[in-house]
Parts: sequence; structure tokens; C-alpha cells
Amino acid sequence: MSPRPTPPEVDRVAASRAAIAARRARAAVKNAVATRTRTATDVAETAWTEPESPEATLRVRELLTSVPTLGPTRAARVMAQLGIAESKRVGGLGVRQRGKLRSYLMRREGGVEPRRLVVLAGPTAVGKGTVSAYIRENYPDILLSVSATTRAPRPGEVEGVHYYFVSDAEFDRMIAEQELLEWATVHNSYRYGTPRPPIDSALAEGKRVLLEIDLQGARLVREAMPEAVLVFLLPPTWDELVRRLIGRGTESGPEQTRRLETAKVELAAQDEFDYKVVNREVAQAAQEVVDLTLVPAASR
Ligand SMILES: Nc1nc2c(ncn2[C@@H]2O[C@H](COP(=O)(O)OP(=O)(O)O)[C@@H](O)[C@H]2O)c(=O)[nH]1
Ligand SMILES: Nc1ncnc2c1ncn2[C@@H]1O[C@H](COP(=O)(O)OP(=O)(O)O)[C@@H](O)[C@H]1O
Repeated sequence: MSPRPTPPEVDRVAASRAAIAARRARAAVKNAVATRTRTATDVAETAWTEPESPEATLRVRELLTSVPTLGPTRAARVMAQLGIAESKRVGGLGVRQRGKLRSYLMRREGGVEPRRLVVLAGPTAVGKGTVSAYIRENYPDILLSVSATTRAPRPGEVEGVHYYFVSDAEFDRMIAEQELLEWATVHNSYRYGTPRPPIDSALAEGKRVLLEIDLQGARLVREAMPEAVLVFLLPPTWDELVRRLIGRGTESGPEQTRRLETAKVELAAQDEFDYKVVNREVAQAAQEVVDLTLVPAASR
């Protein structure tokens, strides 16, 4: 009989058993991709939602070379194109690299293709701002465009996060220099516009972009970029819309009445949109909007 192992040896034995188990688990993941039991997209998503999983410790190179028909030379070229270093593990990728890898894998595996540009519009107080804020916080790989506006910041609003607050002269300059994808005077008062350069670069990187703008803006984007997908956010009922507008308490009584008149006209335009999402519960509505940024290949 061999002598009982001393404590440091026990540690070493346990560590090497754990290492073997981890290697086996990674090999099983690679095998599942190679035999088409799982898609590489699914493996990557697991890695990003479960940081302790074997998927997360798999190297990107290993994941790519497990994809049937993707050899090591091609995998290396893809990694260089995506700007991912040779030794990176799937779980160790930053937000940008995740977005790029996800788009690449989705295109390659023909599962889903990102819809690049999604426009969210809807009547006043339906919850566009609330749903967009939820998406900004919970889906960091979707770029939420930050508009320029001539209105003053409200308490709590941060320059460059909620809006770029600009003077009338600066807004005129942005229009003259064609820096805006679209712009409109909203609620008969201030001007709002979508700065074009951040959108162009995000789209060039293969990122999904969400614009939260008013109805006039949505129509202008459709003209400028017919490939954009237009989503209309609806209240569960008219009474609930009125409750939300009054409950928010940011407008005077006459302004509320005026906005509700506009809301009626805007609701009548809902059929111009590609999709409608009812904002009953914020997280659910946000998920539905995010789902609309991906389209199954079969329906393209
Ligand atoms: N056309 C257009 N509308 C925008 C833009 N940014 C915001 N809006 C719209 O402007 C409206 C006013 O927004 P805001 O001042 O935040 O006040 P709210 O009405 O209380 O949400 C909302 O309907 C937004 O959808 C933009 O860049 N372009
Ligand atoms: N799903 C929801 N359920 C209940 N209240 C909501 C919901 N979504 C938004 N709200 C509330 O409705 C009001 C208007 O929302 P807001 O995001 O400001 O609308 P919009 O940007 O469309 O004008 C806010 O007080 C917000 O907290």
C-alpha cells in the first residue's frame, strides 16, 4: 500500500483532476460543434452568460476550428479580421469583440442575421425612453444612438448619455454639414436629430443600432435607409397611455392635452411600421424589441 498523501499532495491531485475534467468538458463542447449537435453561436452565448462554464474557457481559435468546414488557416484569418488575439478565450472577449464574433458566427451558421438598424417610435409617454434605457443597460452590444437636441437637460440627464445638448446655432451647423441622419421639430418646440457618424461606424463594425425617435424621424430614416426596420411601441390601452403621461408629471395640463391629440394622430400611423410591440411590462417589451434586431435566416 502506498503511504497516505500529505495535504499539499492532496491539493495537487485535486487540481490535476479538476484540470483533466475541464479539458474533457472543453473537448466535449468542441465535439458537439464538430458533429453539428450544437452551433458555435450557441456555445459562445453560453460562454457569455455562464462565465464559469467550459464554454467560457474555450479558446476562440478552438471554437472556430471546431466549426465544420472552417480550417485553422481560415480561422486565423477570421480572428485577424475580427481583431481577436490568438490566445483569447471566448469568455475573455470584450463587449465589442463579442458583438463581432456573434455577428460572424450567426452569418456563417445561417441561423440568424442581425438586422442592422432598428427604429423604435410610438406615441408620447408610451414608454419609449424607459424601454430604450432598459436596453442600454441590459444589452450593451446594441448601440443606442444618442440624439442631439436643442432642449435643456432635465435633472438627472447626462450629456452624451441621454442627449447631446446643443445650442440652436450648433444644431444649424450640424444640419448644414450633413452630420444628421434625420432631424425634426418635436412637440412643436425643440429640434432633435440623429448624429450620423456614430451610426455609420457601428454599422461598419457589424453592430446592431437602435434609434429611439419620433414618428417624423422614423419616416425620414425609412427614406434615407430603406433597410431599416421600424418598430412601433403601443400602450396596452388608451387609458393606460393617459395614466402614464399624467403619472410622469413632466408636462403642464394644456401640454398634456396637446400631446394626447398628437398621440391619436401618431397611433393612426402604426400600420406604416414593420412590427408592433405592446409595452405592458418593460423587460418583456425590451426583449421583444431586441428579438426584432435578429431575424431567422429562413424569413429573409
Ligand atoms: N426625430 C427625432 N426625434 C427624436 C430624436 N431624439 C428623440 N426624439 C423624440 O423626441 C421626443 C421628445 O423626447 P424628450 O425630450 O426626451 O421628451 P419626452 O417626450 O418626454 O420623451 C420623443 O418622442 C423622442 O422619441 C431624434 O434624434 N430625432
Ligand atoms: N411598461 C410600463 N408599465 C408602467 N409604466 C411604464 C411602463 N413603461 C413606461 N412607463 C412609465 O410611463 C411614463 C412614460 O414613459 P417614458 O419612457 O417617459 O415615455 P416616452 O419616452 O415614450 O415619452 C414614465 O413615467 C414611465 O415610468
